[in-house]
Amino acid sequence: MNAVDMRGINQRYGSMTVLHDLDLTLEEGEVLGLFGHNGAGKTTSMKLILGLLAPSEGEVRVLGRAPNDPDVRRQLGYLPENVTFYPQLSGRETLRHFARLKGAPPKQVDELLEQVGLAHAAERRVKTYSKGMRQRLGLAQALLGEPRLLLLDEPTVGLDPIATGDLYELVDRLRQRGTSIILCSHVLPGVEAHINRAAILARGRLQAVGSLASLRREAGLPARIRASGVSQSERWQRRWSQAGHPTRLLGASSLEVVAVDGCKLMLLRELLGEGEPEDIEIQQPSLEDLYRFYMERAGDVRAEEGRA
Ligand SMILES: Nc1ncnc2c1ncn2[C@@H]1O[C@H](COP(=O)(O)OP(=O)(O)OP(=O)(O)O)[C@@H](O)[C@H]1O
Repeated sequence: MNAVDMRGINQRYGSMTVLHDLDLTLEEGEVLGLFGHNGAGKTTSMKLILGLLAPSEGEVRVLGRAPNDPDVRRQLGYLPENVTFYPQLSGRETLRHFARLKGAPPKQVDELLEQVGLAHAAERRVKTYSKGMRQRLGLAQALLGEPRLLLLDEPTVGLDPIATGDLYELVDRLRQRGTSIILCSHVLPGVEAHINRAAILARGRLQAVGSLASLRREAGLPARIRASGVSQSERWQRRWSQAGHPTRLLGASSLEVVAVDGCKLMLLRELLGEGEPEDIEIQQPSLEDLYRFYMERAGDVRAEEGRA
């Protein structure tokens, strides 16, 4: 059984269709990154999974049932994009309140405050929390009741680099425990090591879904070879540019060549054989490169935004 099954979803707000023929699955114990421009339909997809919206067309199953089934709701955790709390309550009081609503054991409150690094501020009123602290409290709230399925909408917003790293480590630990996770984010660098698959939405349509390796294959984006300490680097630059391999100098004896269409090994052999480089680095297309590729292929996403 999949944790989430969305089949043939068309979603309309009034006369505007914001999701078109969306098929998306999340396997149990999988972390899926859901990426897309502003207004692509990410939050709408999350709301469908949460049962906050009914699909205009198509079917959504969550943990094998309808999303609004009370049994399913108890097993869901959700960190919304804009997390808000009662400002007068302390962090601990806030979590106790949500624990009661969710039927989660009260002992989890202090455990989770510890886990998200807020134990020291448990007694302080939420109105005195920084943005990042409120975000971490939101995360603790989402983790109450040890959810089987966790939906995180922009979880790293407001988090400093260390807290962002901690969040990704937590995602890794939750996955190891078997939690299924959908993570929406505009912050691509750093996330790729923590997801099993990426789904890229543009203009309400799924442009691509798969592991990074399969998206790289599908997109056919080139790798880049960087070499330093190359003898006669200018000669190499001329030679490769003339042969159609985009090459640029990076300082006195370093260069970068774009290895299109499976030329990587040939370029490496040439360089190692004759160029005597001190060091070589191969950069595979990043999630950001892939995102850019699929967005460009989808056309003018801003035009779609303006259509509303
Ligand atoms: N309640 C609503 N009524 C009408 N239109 C809506 C409503 N909620 C969202 N939309 C529209 O649906 C489209 C998708 O919005 P959604 O919030 O799902 O996008 P998103 O990918 O989460 O964007 P962002 O990254 O900016 O949060 C947008 O065009 C948005 O204007």
